[in-house]
Amino acid sequence: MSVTQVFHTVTAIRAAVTRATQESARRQPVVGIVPTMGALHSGHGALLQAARTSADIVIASVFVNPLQFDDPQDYQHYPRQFEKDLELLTRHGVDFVFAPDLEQMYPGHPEAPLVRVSTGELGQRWEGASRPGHFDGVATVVTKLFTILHPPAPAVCEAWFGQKDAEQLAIMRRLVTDLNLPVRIRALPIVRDENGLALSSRNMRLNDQDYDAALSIPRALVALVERAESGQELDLEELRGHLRAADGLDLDYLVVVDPTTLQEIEDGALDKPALALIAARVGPVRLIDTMDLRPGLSPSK
Ligand SMILES: Nc1ncnc2c1ncn2[C@@H]1O[C@H](COP(=O)(O)OP(=O)(O)OP(=O)(O)O)[C@@H](O)[C@H]1O
Ligand SMILES: CC(C)(CO)[C@@H](O)C(=O)[O-]
Ligand code: BAL
Repeated sequence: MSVTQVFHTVTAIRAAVTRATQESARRQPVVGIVPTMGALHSGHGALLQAARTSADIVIASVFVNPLQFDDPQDYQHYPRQFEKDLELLTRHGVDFVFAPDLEQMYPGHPEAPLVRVSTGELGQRWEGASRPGHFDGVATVVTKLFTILHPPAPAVCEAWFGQKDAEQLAIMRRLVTDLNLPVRIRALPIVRDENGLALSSRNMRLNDQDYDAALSIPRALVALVERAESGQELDLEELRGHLRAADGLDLDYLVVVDPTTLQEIEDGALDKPALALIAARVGPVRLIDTMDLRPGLSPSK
């Protein structure tokens, strides 16, 4: 397939996926799904490229999901640039783009669908504590996307997520396990800019001053990685103090957690998988980032 086709309705994308898998020359075609909220950058590009290499049919979704925003301002100002996104999706050889409106995703109840997926205590840690309902909103929309985009057997389905959203990734793994969703979760490392800042759609809302302040985020994580590598004390409290004193940055959390349970790991207990997670408000946006402190021990990609 070579032309990128765009679908706005559930009926049309389902028909296209069914047709494409039935017409595939492969006995068991692989369908690769890349869920996004649009405003695409090279981080999304890496996911699309990996999906293109691995799958026979690649589907990207573009949908800014109101259910995962606890802050109406954040939802309202979330960058939206569908025409530009379509250029990147086409360049990456995506077969189908699913870009539903609110009524397609949440028919009859666009603001508040009654039945949702609960992510329990896993969804209430760190990002989940600061953005109440966020991970239930993510799990609900992703479950719906998997249901809508899943190909008929014998085709198989995999979905690609970035490690930048480390808690989201852990929750996606639990989601498919706990609900027996027939989707393989695949993950890719964070794509960063030349100064180390993790690419994020919200970065386009940073001015020059905000951008400089935001660089303290990856720098703090690099300091932790260096301390972990050299066997030093992590001394998170010292780093937190440094970040709290930094101009233009409002630290929410800096913690070291188990990548599967997201439970905090005691300072210095680095004999098992360990991820540093950080979130901070910079200018008009909230940014998150993460680095692996025990790369050899982390869950498989
Ligand atoms: N820098 C990055 N490197 C790798 N994957 C990324 C990166 N940024 C986002 N992703 C992944 O892309 C997918 C879609 O994310 P999303 O559309 O929310 O973009 P985003 O840049 O994370 O935006 P924001 O954080 O501002 O919401 C997610 O799986 C996310 O983890
Ligand atoms: C997975 C996702 C597309 C669900 O809206 C979103 O949380 C994101 O972009 O990471
Ligand atoms: N990638 C995370 C989506 C969000 O911040 O809502």
